[in-house]
Amino acid sequence: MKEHLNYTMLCDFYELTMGNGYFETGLADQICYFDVFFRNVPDEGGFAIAAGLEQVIDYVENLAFDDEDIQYLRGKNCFSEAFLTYLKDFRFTGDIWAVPEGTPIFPREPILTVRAPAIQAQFIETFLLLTLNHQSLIATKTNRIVRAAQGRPVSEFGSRRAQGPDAALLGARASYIAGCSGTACTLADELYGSPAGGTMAHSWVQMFPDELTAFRTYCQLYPHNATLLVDTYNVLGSGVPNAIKAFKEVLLPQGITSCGIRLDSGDLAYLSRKARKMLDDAGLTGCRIFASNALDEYIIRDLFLQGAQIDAFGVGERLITSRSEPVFGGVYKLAAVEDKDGNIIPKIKISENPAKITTPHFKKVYRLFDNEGGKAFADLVTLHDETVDASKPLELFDPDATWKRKTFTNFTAQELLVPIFQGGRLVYPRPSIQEIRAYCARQIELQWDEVKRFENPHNYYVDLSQKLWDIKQELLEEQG
Ligand SMILES: Nc1ncnc2c1ncn2[C@@H]1O[C@H](COP(=O)(O)OP(=O)(O)OP(=O)(O)O)[C@@H](O)[C@H]1O
Ligand SMILES: O=P(O)(O)OC[C@H]1O[C@H](OP(=O)(O)OP(=O)(O)O)[C@H](O)[C@@H]1O
Ligand SMILES: O=C(O)c1cccnc1
Repeated sequence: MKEHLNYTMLCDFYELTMGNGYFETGLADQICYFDVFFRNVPDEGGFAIAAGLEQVIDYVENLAFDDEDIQYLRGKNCFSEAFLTYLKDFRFTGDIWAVPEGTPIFPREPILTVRAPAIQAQFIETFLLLTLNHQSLIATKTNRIVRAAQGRPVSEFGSRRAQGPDAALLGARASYIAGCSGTACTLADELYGSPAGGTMAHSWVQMFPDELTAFRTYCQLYPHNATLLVDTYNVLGSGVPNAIKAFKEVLLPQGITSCGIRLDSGDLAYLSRKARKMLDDAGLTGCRIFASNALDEYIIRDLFLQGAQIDAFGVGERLITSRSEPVFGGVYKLAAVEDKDGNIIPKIKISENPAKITTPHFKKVYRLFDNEGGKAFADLVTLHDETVDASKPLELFDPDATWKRKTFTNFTAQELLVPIFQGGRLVYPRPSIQEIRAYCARQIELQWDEVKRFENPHNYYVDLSQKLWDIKQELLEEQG
């Protein structure tokens, strides 16, 4: 494995000052429950996609301070020697539950829960959030682009515009989970198995005395994988005619009919229609047309409305940076602590802004599917020891407008949070990236089209059980 896996020191400094404080005040071993959740779907979409758990697992498994780290921390002159000694043997010994990667997720429901001694549970905040936030952001954006492409392959082309190596590599990983067919990023394939591939740059065409020689040479070298970039000089005047010549001269005599051209500038709808006609007239019906150039879900959707004849897309900067909304606002909030006898004491965070009030306690999340048609219709957040009995009618209510109630029958309830670590031990059989990708596609199929539309999507219900709602109200009244 080439990756650098020990990110222990990639924490906000306050995790350490709080840790030292808990250590010095006897709170170190108090068991805490923290939830990761988010408040708004990027781009005002109907759902997000969870990604990044694999890197959370690697992080937790590799948590350890080395001598240099301890030496550095000593130099800050704010940590006790006893705490620094404690850090030498620091390991994660707690429990983690999380939704599997690729799961559609909704605001205000836990997507990961940590139960661990206070110092540990607090310490892992920064890395968990940065990882889940980044990959969920890119997965969510990618899936919009992939849906706009209506089944045509979308390749991730963004490494060169990514905000650093991790953004390129893990962005490529997240984009593959969310439906990209592959990536231009070679290391993302080597590390994570997102298939790498690509076409050619304008420089290849410029390097040769003329365009036809450049195309011919490429076809001779890669007869089974020749996608020629046709916009270096003049798409319809020279690019497409020269591509046709090269295909006919080099590929057809070998019986190869599958090939491609890439359009990377100009009016992609117009050019693709014209190019399609020229290719078909030349008998090259198996030649696919790729398009790239600052694409996103809106341009792709628009291209089809204009009758574009495009078979595949390369999408870079707007995907890898999630340009339209570059922040995924996942947060990490204390939901409960345990007393000496193991009783769970729920904790709430109050805010003037109702959206920022947390849901207390150790919780579970159930996704409810309609048995007729199989689509998901709501998520129900319950206390950790509640079970949803799908054989009985279930009354759901809007937690913000409790008079809005509806009773459901003939449904299936699926628990979303699955055990990842128990007592510090990994208990989750890590799925392969192909399994995660296939799971993601299946789960998105189970969402209603109304939740998936780009503009004004249906507001999917994330409800609280009556018991959980009551506890939240009690705490609100106590603290308010
Ligand atoms: N038919 C179309 N409808 C809507 N948007 C389009 C269409 N064709 C291309 N676009 C988009 O319009 C933008 C064009 O940008 P820009 O003007 O920089 O490109 P260009 O004209 O191809 O020039 P360059 O050669 O500098 O790339 C891109 O985002 C591209 O994806
Ligand atoms: O536009 P994106 O969605 O990021 O797709 C990737 C872009 O990267 C390459 O451009 P290059 O770096 O050669 O620069 P260019 O903008 O001049 O084409 C390629 O030709 C695409 O245009
Ligand atoms: O393979 C390609 O065509 C490619 C790769 C990265 C960026 N732009 C294009």
